[in-house]
Parts: sequence; structure tokens; C-alpha cells
Amino acid sequence: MSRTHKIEDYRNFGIMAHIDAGKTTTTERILFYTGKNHKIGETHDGASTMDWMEQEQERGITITSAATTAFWREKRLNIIDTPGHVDFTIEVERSLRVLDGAVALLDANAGVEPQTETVWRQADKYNVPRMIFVNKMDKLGADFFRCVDMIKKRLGATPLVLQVPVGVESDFAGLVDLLKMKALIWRDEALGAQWDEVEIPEDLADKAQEYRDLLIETAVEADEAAMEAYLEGNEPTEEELKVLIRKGTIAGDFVPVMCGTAFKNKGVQPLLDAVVDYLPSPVDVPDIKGIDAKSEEEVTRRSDDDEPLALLAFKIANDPFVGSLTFCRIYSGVLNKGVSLLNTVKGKRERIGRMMQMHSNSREDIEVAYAGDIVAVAGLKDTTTGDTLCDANKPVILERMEFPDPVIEIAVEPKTKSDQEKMGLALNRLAAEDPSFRVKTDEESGQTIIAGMGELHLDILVDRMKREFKVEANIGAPQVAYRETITRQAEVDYTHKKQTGGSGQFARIKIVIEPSEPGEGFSFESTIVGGAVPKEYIPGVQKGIESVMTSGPLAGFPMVDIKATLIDGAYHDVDSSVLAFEIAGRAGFREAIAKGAPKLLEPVMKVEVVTPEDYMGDVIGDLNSRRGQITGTENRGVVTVVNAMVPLANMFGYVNNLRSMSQGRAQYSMVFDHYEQVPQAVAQEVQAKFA
Ligand SMILES: Nc1nc2c(ncn2[C@@H]2O[C@H](COP(=O)(O)OP(=O)(O)OP(=O)(O)O)[C@@H](O)[C@H]2O)c(=O)[nH]1
Repeated sequence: MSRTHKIEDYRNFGIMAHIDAGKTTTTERILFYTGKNHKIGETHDGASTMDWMEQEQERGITITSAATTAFWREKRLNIIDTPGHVDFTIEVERSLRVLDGAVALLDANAGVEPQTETVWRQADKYNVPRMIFVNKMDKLGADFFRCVDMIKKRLGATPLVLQVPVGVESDFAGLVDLLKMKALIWRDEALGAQWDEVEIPEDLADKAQEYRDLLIETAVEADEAAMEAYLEGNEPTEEELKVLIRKGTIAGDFVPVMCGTAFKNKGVQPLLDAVVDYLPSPVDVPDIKGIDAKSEEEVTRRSDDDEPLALLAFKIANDPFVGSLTFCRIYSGVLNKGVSLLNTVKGKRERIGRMMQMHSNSREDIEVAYAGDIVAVAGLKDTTTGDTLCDANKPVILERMEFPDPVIEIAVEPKTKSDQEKMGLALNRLAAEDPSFRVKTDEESGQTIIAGMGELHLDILVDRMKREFKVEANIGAPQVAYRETITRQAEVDYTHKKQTGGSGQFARIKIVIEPSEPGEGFSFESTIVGGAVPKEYIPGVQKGIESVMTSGPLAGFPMVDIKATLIDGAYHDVDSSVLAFEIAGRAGFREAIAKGAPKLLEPVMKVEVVTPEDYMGDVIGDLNSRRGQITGTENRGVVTVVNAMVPLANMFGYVNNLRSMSQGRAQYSMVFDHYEQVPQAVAQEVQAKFA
């Protein structure tokens, strides 16, 4: 069997959005218009085809990323579904990792929302070329040009407006295509409705011309020759413009902006055309970087069937019929069913017994897959998210993903003895699927603690534990994941000496510790020259120090952002050992921390509340009482937006509070922003509770 599509004809892209912007609806329309999905399910009926898991349907939010293959204008689209809820940013990160381009959805009324901003920044990190679809143009309060403005102001991006809406809210009828300079007017709002290409309505003629000029001016910046020609008075043709837009989009110079309403079936086909025309194929983006597992040298792998086989596992899902499915992107080479591959991260072999291509409502067993493809492999044993699978003769570790630390924890207690065993198994399985989810045992109480990105994240995991693994458990109150660090530099000269019977122990170290930048974590360095401490003992010192980092002196929380430097020391020919230096490292570091003025840190969330003006005073008063700092308020049509920074510890149960305060009319969203020192009075409470 050979390729059905050249790799240049692939578009691996994701749809990213704030919760409720309409991602599910848009994805389903895309699947409908690409002809793979003939029975459309509206999300509010709970019949959505992208939402596989039971809870997702019940809660109406898309939690896991599924990859779906569809076809448009002889191109092969692999749509990677990215979740919108901030508790699952980890899912967003890992899907961003494997896609080549993205469509960001905005709600035409709400514009750029905080989570859109978060996801946008993540996409910046991976240099993902993007375009924007301003959805819900039919909604009350929709404002396309306000969205364009927010793209500039909030996202700091350069919008390249490709369309101008014709009508708005219930009068939204279609759009002006600024390349063709024609209006596309839909005949009705039914699924599959046709449109007519007509002259631009008179009242829009000036606006269309203004935006077309702007479009050309922005687009020619992508290419010097085109720019010169334009300055000499030669406008690019439609085809030339498309080439320029493609080039600038892939380079990240600007972001094409389009509009429509997925729900009322307007604007989806032009969006698909733009995906094909402007988003990159796998060969248009830089080659993936990796490390040669033998030589440890940096290497790159070209998106090419002739390169050695390498794939990256980016998602593990439990399928009710097939069992565990590992979603992989093939970066290079050809994958045949039945081969045995090396997992270079785990150092284990895996056999590809069965692989599938996912379509929105069916899965197709396949025998072979090529560079650029996304496949779901069944029955892998040891592979977890982020691992590389490859040809054992050409072992490579593809760029690994970074995962944020969890900010919230709860204790889970199995109800019966049999639940106890099942729970261990279930938690391990869930942790393998989701690297932002951690499980640990509290050393003092013996309780099992699970940690994640937010209340909802843990809620869903506990729910899955009950449903999928039939584990009954009692759940404790959610707890903030505090951290500890030091505030000043400290130096310690510590000697560990023991001389009782047999052989003695001797190790002397001189260490300096200092605070490092927030988010830098822990680092260790030795500046010793001339063998005051022999090389083989230094790892002992580091190990001793690291063992202390896991539990700070104030309340036993992990320590972060500390740099430790071993500057001097001494040893004894007979009595020194790695162990003696480890003991010295541990005790010396403890002493240094005490001198370094330790402090407690807490996660602070960026909160946005959208409320009718009547409740604004109450909302602000309440946020203040939660130790929140209001960073700004803003009018958005009929509602007021309140922005604030609030410690996570004071945000538990906020949703109910806000609901009763505003008679259910205000909404909020929050994202983790940074760790900050806990005020003294609060710190004392926390310490009393945990010490
Ligand atoms: N008026 C209007 N409503 C829309 C449009 N698109 C989607 N909706 C509605 O907005 C709500 C959210 O849409 P979804 O498609 O579930 O949004 P989502 O972004 O997938 O949401 P999550 O999966 O929860 O993140 C649903 O009630 C949709 O019917 C649109 O173009 N116009």
C-alpha cells in the first residue's frame, strides 16, 4: 500500500478556544462538511461525536484530545482536538506539541478571554502558526471589529483581516471575501445550506475597500519583492496574495482573521479553505529536534518516509471497546503493523499489534502509516505520554514536553479493603495518561493524596475512578499545594564526623545557597578545584541536599527555586565515603536553609469575572475579602469585566458564591499565574495546620 496523500497535502491542526467558544460545534461542522460525519449531534443534546467519554457529555466540556482524520479539497486534515478548560492546559500543551498549525476560536461577543490568552501564549512557546475564527457572529452583542482590536491589544498579534461580516446578530447573513471582493450570502441557516456569491452590499463598500487595502499592505510585508512591486503600484493578484498570506502565516508575521457562526452554518467552508491555503504542512515547519540515544548528540528528524522511523506518543486514552489507545504522531519513516519498536525513554520494546486511524465516529484499522500521520496504537504496555518510539537501530529521543506542577491536592480514602487494591491500580493508570496528575502517600498519615491542576481536574479524575475502575472512595477537602523557598543567601561550613568502634565517618563541606528566579527550580553546582572533595563524593552531597528539597522546614512542603553551590570541603583517606558526604549534604543544607530565612509560597490565580453592572460592587468587595487584588475593570457592552489576582486558597467553592451573589448571572474563569509569598498571618495558620 502506498500513500494516498503526499506529505505536502497534510494539515495537522488543532482548534483551540476558551470554554464555550464553540469548539465542539465548529469541529462537528467541519466533520460534516468534510463528509465524514453525517449525523450531527449538538453539544447541548449530549450527542456530540467528538466527546467520547461519558462525563464529557454530561458536563458538556471536551476534556481529552482526540485526533480525527478528514478530507477537504484533496488535502488530508488531521484535526487534533484541544481542550478549552484551563484545568486541562496540560492537554493543550501536549496537543500543541504535535500539531503544525492551529485555528483559534473567539466568541464574537466575549472576544479574547483569559484562557484564550493562556492558550495563545502556549502556542507562542511552540511557534505554532495560527489563524482566528471569530465565531458566534449571530449572537447578541457580537462585534467583529472589537475582536480584531482585542487580538492586537490582548494577544499582541498582528491581525490580517480576510473577511468583513455582512450584518450582525440575528441579521448576520454572510461575509465579504476581501481577496475576491465578493460577498458570500448564505441562503438559510440549515445544515448544509448553500451560499450565493454576489456584489458587495453598497453600505459595506467603503469598509471592504479599507480592509482590503490593509490586507494587502500587511500581506506584502511577508515578501520583499512583492512589497517593492506594490510600492510601484502593482497590486498582487488573488493567487499571489494567497502565496503571501501563506508565507506570512507560517512565519508567524500575522494572523489571518475570519468570521462566521458554526451553529448557524455560516463561514465554515471558507474556514476550511483557509486551513488548506494558509496553514502549514509537516514539511513547512522546522524539523523536530531530538537526541541521538547512542551518541547523546543533538539531531533533527525530517518529515520524510525515507528517514528512520520515529514517533511521539502524545495522548493515552481508554477506549471502552479497544482498551488503552496511545495516540502517536509519526515524525519520520514508515510504520508497519506488527513491527517491534524501541521506547527510548523507558528503554523497553513495544510491539505495534494493532493500529487505527480515527474518524469522528468510526475507527479504521490500518496496516501502514507514514510520516506526518497521526495513529492510535492499541495495547502498548510501558509507553506513557511524551515517550518516543523508534527504530531500535537508530534510537532517538524526540524533544520532551514540560509539565507544570500541580497546584491543588486532595486526600482519597478507599471505602473497603477491595477498593484499596483497585484504587492503587486505577490511580496508576490515570497518572500514566495524564502527567499533570500526581499520586503520593502522606508519610505521616499514610493517606493517599492526589494532586492536579484545579478542583474540576481532580473532580473528573475521581469520577473516572468510580466509573471506569469501580472504586468507591471518600474524598477529603481540596488543599492548596504550597511551596517553600529561601529569601536570602546563606553559607554553611559543616563537618560530619563519627568515631564509634569500627571504621569512622568523615565529611566536611562548605556550601552557599541562594534564591534563584521564580520557576527556575533547584540547581546544584560544585566550584571545587584541586580535590578538596574528590569528584566521586560530590554526587553524595547533591543527593543529600536534594532529599531535603522535598520537604521544607516551615510546613513540610516541597522547596523550590534554590541554587546550592559546593565551594569547599575536606575528606579523610580512610573514613570518607559517598554516604558520609550525603549525610553532610543533608545536615549542612538544613542548617543553611534555616539561615536563609525560609518563606511559604502559595499559588495565585488570575481571575476574570464577567458580571452585569448591578453586581459589580458586590463582586469586587467579595474578591477583596478573599485577599484578591483587583487589577482592572472594563465595560464590555452590557456587562462589566473584573480582573483580579487571588490566592487559590481563597477560591475554593467560589462558583457557588458567585452564583448566589449575582442570581446566577455572573461567570468567572481563572488560570494559574504565579507563586507568591504567603502573608505572615496566613502563613502562621498554614504552618499550625501542617506542622
Ligand atoms: N449563537 C451561537 N451559539 C453557538 C455557536 N457555536 C456554538 N454555539 C453554542 O455555544 C455553546 C458552546 O458550544 P460548544 O461547541 O460546546 O463549545 P466548546 O468550545 O466546545 O465548549 P467546551 O467543549 O465546553 O470547551 C453551545 O450551546 C453551542 O450551541 C454560534 O456560532 N452561535
